[in-house]
Amino acid sequence: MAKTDVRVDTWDACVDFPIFDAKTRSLKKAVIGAAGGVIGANDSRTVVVEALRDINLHLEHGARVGLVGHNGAGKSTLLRLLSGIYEPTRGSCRVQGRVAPVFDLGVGMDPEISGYENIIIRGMFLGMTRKAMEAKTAEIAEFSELGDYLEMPLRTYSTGMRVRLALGVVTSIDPEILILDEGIGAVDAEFMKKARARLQALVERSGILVFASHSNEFLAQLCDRALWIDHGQIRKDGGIEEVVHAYQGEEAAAQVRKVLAEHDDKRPGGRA
Ligand SMILES: Nc1ncnc2c1ncn2[C@@H]1O[C@H](COP(=O)(O)OP(=O)(O)OP(=O)(O)O)[C@@H](O)[C@H]1O
Repeated sequence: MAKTDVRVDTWDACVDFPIFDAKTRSLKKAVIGAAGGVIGANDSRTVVVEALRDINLHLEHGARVGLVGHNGAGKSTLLRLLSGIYEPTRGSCRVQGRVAPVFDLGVGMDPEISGYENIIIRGMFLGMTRKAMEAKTAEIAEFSELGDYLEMPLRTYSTGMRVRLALGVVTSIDPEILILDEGIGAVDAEFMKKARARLQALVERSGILVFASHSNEFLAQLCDRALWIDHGQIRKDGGIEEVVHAYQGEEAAAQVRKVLAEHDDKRPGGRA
């Protein structure tokens, strides 16, 4: 697909979750808590969680968008909507381009087959062809430093070894639209240092990135724009520093500025 054709659009998109085993009688009308989406009831008196409400989002090739917001704000639901896992209950959502959803590093891995075979399968799960993955196998093997273990079934790996393999695969793909949930940040620090450079390169060759995280440092490294999601709605859309400032205040914004400045220094033509 041509770069200009890769895009994501939503028009007044809403996602409701009906909860059939909850009682409406004990609910106050449209409850808003500190965490979670708005809880209400629909016309047939079924309890519904309004996870997303009236989302209007228009992203083009080159967009690097971070999602911030409280627990249960709707960030993961938005990522799932953009990945085609959820349909909007009302409104619409159109995604043009090959989507690579990375919610859980381990998803799509089979414990009974070897590391090598898992590289191919997981890559195909993320939209790559078998041939493209075969061409990347040697490089992924080198990055993961798993040596002969790659011939062994995945069930013989420790958790950290699985993460190495999964990160190797995820960072080797060429997605048009990359949807990242924050789980990816939770790996051992030493290995993550090495993985971050690959993650940054992955983001740079992706057409569009949407990344949900509670780590401002990580967000500032990968994104230049942010959306503050609050009880299912977009409360603010703007530069990452501006949005983090509105959401968490000056101290958090200062941390973002610091990361952005360090990042600038490392770019070709940067100050360092
Ligand atoms: N499968 C589901 N069934 C019912 N309610 C759901 C489901 N998934 C999410 N929700 C509700 O939708 C709302 C948004 O949840 P979501 O997981 O999108 O939040 P989040 O911003 O990703 O939160 P966190 O930062 O805690 O991961 C919450 O109120 C949650 O309870």
